[in-house]
Amino acid sequence: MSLAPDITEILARARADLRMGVPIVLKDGDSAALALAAETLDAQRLADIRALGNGTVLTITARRAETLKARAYDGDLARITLPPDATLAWVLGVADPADDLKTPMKGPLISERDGVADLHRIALRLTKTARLLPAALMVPLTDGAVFSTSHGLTLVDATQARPLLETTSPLNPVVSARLPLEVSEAGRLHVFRPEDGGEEHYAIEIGKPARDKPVLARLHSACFTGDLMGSLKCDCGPQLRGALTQMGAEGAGVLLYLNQEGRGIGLANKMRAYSLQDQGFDTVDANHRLGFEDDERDFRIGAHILTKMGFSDVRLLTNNPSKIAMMEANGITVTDRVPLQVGENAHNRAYLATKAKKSGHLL
Ligand SMILES: Nc1nc2c(ncn2[C@@H]2O[C@H](COP(=O)(O)OP(=O)(O)OP(=O)(O)O)[C@@H](O)[C@H]2O)c(=O)[nH]1
Ligand SMILES: [Zn+2]
Repeated sequence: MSLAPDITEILARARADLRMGVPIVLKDGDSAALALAAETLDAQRLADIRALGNGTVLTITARRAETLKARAYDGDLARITLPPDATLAWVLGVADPADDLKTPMKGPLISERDGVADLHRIALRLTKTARLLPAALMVPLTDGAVFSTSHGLTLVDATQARPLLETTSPLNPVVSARLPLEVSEAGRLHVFRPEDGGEEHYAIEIGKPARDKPVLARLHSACFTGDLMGSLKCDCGPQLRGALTQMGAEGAGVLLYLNQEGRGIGLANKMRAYSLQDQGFDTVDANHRLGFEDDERDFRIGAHILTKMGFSDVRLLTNNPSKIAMMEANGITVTDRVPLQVGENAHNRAYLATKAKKSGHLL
């Protein structure tokens, strides 16, 4: 019997450590590295890292590197040499685009060419899934296992971690209960919990939709600002209420409320993107400057929940063709696309136009 955490549990710990500013150790065979999230680094830990010796790099995504005019020799990421006099402000300035326009010259930034970036890739994946800025300070270690034990740090084995970081965590139903709604008294809320310790997702079932016929369905991604605060910067609130109203009128439907705030980058990063939008960048460029792809959501989650609930065919309320493609690729047949065009206003007109132009949204 072993009470030790398995790799899924170790990864959940590693994300929590990174969010708290605690270093983690990554190892792959004989190579190992200490990793810290740039966003949660403090001056003391930076000084401690310096004392460990040479070879420290700041790993950023190729998207962020492009903005900074740094070479991404590793394709999807760049390993930037930490200059000997680099301060905490320098690290944060490379990681966070907030002051890019005020201090455009951070360089010259020197990217590492030699060596492999496998551990760096895992570190970036962990910062992203911890909903932090995708940037990690990394120090090579000679013996990762010994170092992690002597400092009491979480040790992640890359070979075990990699397959988990590429797949969607299994989700399990936790509870469901009756929830009368304004749009229909026959509402029911189901809670699904992923096994990887990530955020829970919800399904609102309206009426008793037949499992052997296409169900009117919506995959709605969380938008705290639009869904709850009535933000005019997007169309999420009206889409959420419009979808529920349509399901209420038909007497049946299922709305998945997926906790993938900000197209999967988290609320803090979405607000960083909003600040960049106030500086003149559009929604896609803002994500790229932060180091993210346009859309970091995992729509496989939605397909898995529908399957768990017994649905295989949907009439999908969406304007986003990639949602349809992801459903089809994951075992859900989209028999119809039901357009959902509501809530355009003077503040979100440009945002909706960008989504149509750059992300292929249907008008
Ligand atoms: N990163 C980022 N996320 C945003 C921004 N504006 C809105 N969002 C998020 O975008 C998501 C919108 O979700 P959805 O409405 O489900 O998706 P969609 O891709 O627009 O597709 P449909 O609405 O189905 O047509 C939510 O998670 C919002 O929080 C933004 O400017 N930047
Ligand atoms: Zn929104």
